[in-house]
Amino acid sequence: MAIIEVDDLKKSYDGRSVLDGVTFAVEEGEVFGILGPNGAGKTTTVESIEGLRRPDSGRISVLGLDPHRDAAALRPHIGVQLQQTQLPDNLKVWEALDLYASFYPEPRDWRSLLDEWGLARQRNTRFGKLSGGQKQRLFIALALVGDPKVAFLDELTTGLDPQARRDTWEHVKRIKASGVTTILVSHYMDEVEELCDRVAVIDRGTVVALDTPAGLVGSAAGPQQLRFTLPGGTDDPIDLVAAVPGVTDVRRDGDRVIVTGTGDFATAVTAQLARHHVLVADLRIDSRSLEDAFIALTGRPFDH
Ligand SMILES: Nc1ncnc2c1ncn2[C@@H]1O[C@H](COP(=O)(O)OP(=O)(O)OP(=O)(O)O)[C@@H](O)[C@H]1O
Repeated sequence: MAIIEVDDLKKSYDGRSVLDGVTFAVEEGEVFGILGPNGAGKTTTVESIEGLRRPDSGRISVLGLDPHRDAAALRPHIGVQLQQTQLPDNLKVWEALDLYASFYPEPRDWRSLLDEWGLARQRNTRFGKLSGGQKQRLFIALALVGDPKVAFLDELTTGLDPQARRDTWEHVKRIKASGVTTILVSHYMDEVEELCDRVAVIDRGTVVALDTPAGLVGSAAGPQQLRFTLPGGTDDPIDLVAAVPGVTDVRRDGDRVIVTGTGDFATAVTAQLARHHVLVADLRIDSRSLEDAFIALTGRPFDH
């Protein structure tokens, strides 16, 4: 069931169009990614859904409510991740959670959120003394303290080191497990690939693709190659491999075999070889990424 419906949003600033007919629907319980380069219109889109900006035209429904007309009715059901500058440095972690809990009619017990988000030991630490990763986890905990049905996370891991990013991702997976529908705005391909069920790719104010991360990569990235080495004495597997669905070409170059195909052919090829007890070595798959998909969709690199 769609919990958010966005239909034909348009918005211009000073006569310059930044949203030009954005349309998508978010299903209950999914982590829905909004991916796009800087300035693509991501924040304008989500802040319109949150009721913070008013589009020039188009229709938005969140839990069956209009974010502007029904703002008061909607507010208890949505949680929005704050931006870095929005908490005073001297506020303690527990005070921030207690304060935000007081804004909601039926908040969660913030003490359990401290444990869940790995902040129990920072309970009495002032905001200004937290590490980047701890601040980010606090922002997410604050977005969840009202026990929302929908959470909005915007540029979740900007500025974090690789380990803190991975830690934050692991925590975000728990939000999904708890059933909260999550909108995740990002310009990091790896982040949406790791966390999102589906992704809307926004470029220059329009949705240029909407699919699962694997679907986006598979449909836009073209054929892939699988390569392996045949140990001496192995029977020639070319006919065996060529018969696998999705395989479009098999070439042999000495003891190297190069298989080209589309869709999930690589898994099927390895299964076929295993079934026929053909042992291969040095198996490699050219990995395509969302980055390749973006180039295929728009004709230009992601950060331009
Ligand atoms: N209040 C505003 N007044 C004028 N122009 C704006 C305003 N807000 C956004 N813009 C412009 O609209 C375009 C889209 O901005 P938006 O913040 O929605 O993009 P974004 O995809 O979230 O980008 P980023 O990843 O850089 O935050 C940008 O060119 C931006 O400069």
